[in-house]
Amino acid sequence: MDHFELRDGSLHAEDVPLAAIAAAAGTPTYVYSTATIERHARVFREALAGLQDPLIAFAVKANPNKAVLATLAKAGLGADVVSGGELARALAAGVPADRIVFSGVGKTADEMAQALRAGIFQFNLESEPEAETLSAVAVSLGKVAPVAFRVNPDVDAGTHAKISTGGSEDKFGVPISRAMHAYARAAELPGLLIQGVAVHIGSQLTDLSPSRAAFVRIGSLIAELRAAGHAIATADLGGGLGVPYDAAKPLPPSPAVYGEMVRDVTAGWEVRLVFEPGRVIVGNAGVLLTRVVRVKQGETQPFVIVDAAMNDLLRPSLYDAWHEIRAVAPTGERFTATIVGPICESGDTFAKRREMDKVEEGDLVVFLTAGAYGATMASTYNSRGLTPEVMVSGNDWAIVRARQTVESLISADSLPAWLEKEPVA
Ligand SMILES: Cc1ncc(COP(=O)(O)O)c(C=O)c1O
Ligand SMILES: N[C@@H](CCCC[NH3+])C(=O)O
Repeated sequence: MDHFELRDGSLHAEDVPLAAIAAAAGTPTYVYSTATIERHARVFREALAGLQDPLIAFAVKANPNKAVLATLAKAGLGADVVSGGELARALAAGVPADRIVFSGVGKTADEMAQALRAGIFQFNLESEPEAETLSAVAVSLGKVAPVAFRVNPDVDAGTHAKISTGGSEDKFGVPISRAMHAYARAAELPGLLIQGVAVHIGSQLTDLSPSRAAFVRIGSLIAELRAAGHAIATADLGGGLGVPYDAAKPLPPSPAVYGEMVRDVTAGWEVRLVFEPGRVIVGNAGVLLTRVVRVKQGETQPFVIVDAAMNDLLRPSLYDAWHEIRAVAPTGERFTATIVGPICESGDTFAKRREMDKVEEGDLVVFLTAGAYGATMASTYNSRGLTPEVMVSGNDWAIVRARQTVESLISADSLPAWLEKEPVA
């Protein structure tokens, strides 16, 4: 967390005190560091040195904020999108269409048309029926869709079950046993141009051996496909590289080690490689800044109640995920407490019996490593507004998404005519 550091006793984002951001933008709020995002993009690119013109397509789902995407577009990254909404965001942020790949099992005909009109680099098809639909849409628009099949290699990624994607019980991709059949069928479809293969086995990967095993299978498949007459020019190796959340756990492999493995496995493939990193680019580039509403003593432990909740940062309740918790102005005293939000669910718990900086009512606290799958997974549950997002660059900062207030949510509701007519007595 090099760009979120203690200076003169208080945590800063780059050169800006987090306390100043809280005072101006309120809490809870997400805070992103431009320098960290740029550094991660650079480190990932450097890790791939020696590969032939790799396309690094940032997984937009990890953080779709327009300012984040624009920062990455400036750094030369493309985008991996999984919906028409993400495609629109990537284009609006200045990502060139020819650096965009479109993944996802449920692309609709409308989304396909949107992507064909934009002229994206590649559709990663996840089934044969999807190939049929895309071909029909492309023909109706007088276009040819550049495609790869996302292949499900049936490997256990060794990560949390909810974010594993490459096993035969997962909904993703075409089973590798059916791949030759899918390609043969796609080659007959007039609206498709087969250009590659794709694979993505899961997220927060902390061991590279499942990825290596998957890539080895993809290498064999490429040879088989070429032998069957398919021109394979691209191989999309997906994303998934993990980041450190819990300092007590072993460090995940670095991008450099990942790059080394990729160079080794893909030697001789003669393809343009595509990568879809999300978390590793933005995870450590963001924090969730929140304020202690009160501390209450339970039967067995103190509860620290903060003004952020599971609707703002879902990862702990959904995946039992660990986020490091720090006081913005630590006193040096420590205590063990359970940190919770105000939502009426026991699952609204960020950490149980965590040893942490001692905090009191009114203190500011941050959840670290919240730049990926944080704001993007927020909801308005319990009629809480959507948390704003702030971006810092040096000593400058800006609100890059305004708080969505409860008033705006209420005004989006409307009463049906039968309720409008009869006022409540
Ligand atoms: C198709 C695809 N690509 C890329 C990613 C990005 O993953 P990560 O943020 O773990 O790098 C995901 C999420 O797991 C995904 O589903
Ligand atoms: N939302 C997940 C990652 C999902 C990856 C998407 N394929 C997380 O926070 O860890």
